[in-house]
Amino acid sequence: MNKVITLGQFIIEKQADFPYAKGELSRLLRDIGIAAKIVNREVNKAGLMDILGNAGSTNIQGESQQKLDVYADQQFISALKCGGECCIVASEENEDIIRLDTDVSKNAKYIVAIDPLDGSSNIDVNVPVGTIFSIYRRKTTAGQASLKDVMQKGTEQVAAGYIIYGSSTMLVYTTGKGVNGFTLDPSIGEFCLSHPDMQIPERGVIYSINEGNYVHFPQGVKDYIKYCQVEDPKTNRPYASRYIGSMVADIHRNLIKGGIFIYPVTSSAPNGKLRLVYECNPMAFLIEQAGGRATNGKDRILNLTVTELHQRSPIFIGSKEMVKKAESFNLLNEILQKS
Ligand SMILES: O=P(O)(O)OC[C@H]1O[C@](O)(COP(=O)(O)O)[C@@H](O)[C@@H]1O
Ligand SMILES: [Mg+2]
Ligand SMILES: [Mg+2]
Repeated sequence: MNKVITLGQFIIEKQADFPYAKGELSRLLRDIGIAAKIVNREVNKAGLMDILGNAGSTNIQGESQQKLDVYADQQFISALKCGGECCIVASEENEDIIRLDTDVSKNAKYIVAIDPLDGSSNIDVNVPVGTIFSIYRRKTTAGQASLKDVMQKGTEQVAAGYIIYGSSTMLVYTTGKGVNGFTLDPSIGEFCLSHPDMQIPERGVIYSINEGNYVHFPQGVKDYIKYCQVEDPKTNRPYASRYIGSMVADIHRNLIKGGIFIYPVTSSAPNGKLRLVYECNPMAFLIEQAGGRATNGKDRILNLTVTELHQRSPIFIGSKEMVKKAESFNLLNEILQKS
């Protein structure tokens, strides 16, 4: 029988990689794992409960919130609050940061940025959805932590990952020493190591982009899409176009099979659509740790300066050689240059 390594055991074993650490980060990751199981339970039976559909509210980005967006947001915040290792949560679903500086966590060192439910417009049709998280160490040492602690560059992340609620539920994360994936075994209720040391293939044959927006793309992105579609057996083209519409699911597939995921600037979204702090940065950290690459078309995602909590960024992320090839096109051109 194969030895089963649970997420909890793995985190404890990996604690040795950080001799200076006192176990807070491990506990924080454990808290995220607990909330993920609770959210997974609801996502799984969503069709049976009155939990599908619109919550009747909108978030700060003006997007309508699904009931499960609200539910997942509450679950992660409450797990982080109870755990006591996190002083601030920044969530897609909340305009401002949420302070958890209660008695129990007043010395908490960590900041969590989170997209509690990614791809939520897909919930009602049983398409995989996810959670994306990013963890930073707080910078301010005196007084309460503040927004400044959240607005750190992606290079400052100490851990990041995602949960995919799909045909199976997986938690995939990095602490800057490679990427490991854990599959939830429902019979024991534990995430178990199933994908150790994940590496994204250097090249793949998948490109993922919402081509419905084609006419609004910069010319360089249109040219790159044409490149993907041209017949060339030497480079395995034409590539296959695969787009789920849940960033987590699209990136998870490309991580395993190789590929490039793109959300560019468009004429209607001149800064792109995806959010830097809790979508692009955590995914960029994780994909780089798996040997891939992530750029906004000009600069490395992880080097971008964060000026706003809900700031958006274009993104080109995935297999290293595919992203490098895409960068040889003028991916931002006239749209960003005008803005
Ligand atoms: O429908 P579009 O414009 O292709 O956008 C899809 C993208 O938007 C997102 O759904 C945004 O995530 P949220 O559901 O967290 O708002 C990504 O997961 C996905 O990649
Ligand atoms: Mg999202
Ligand atoms: Mg979301």
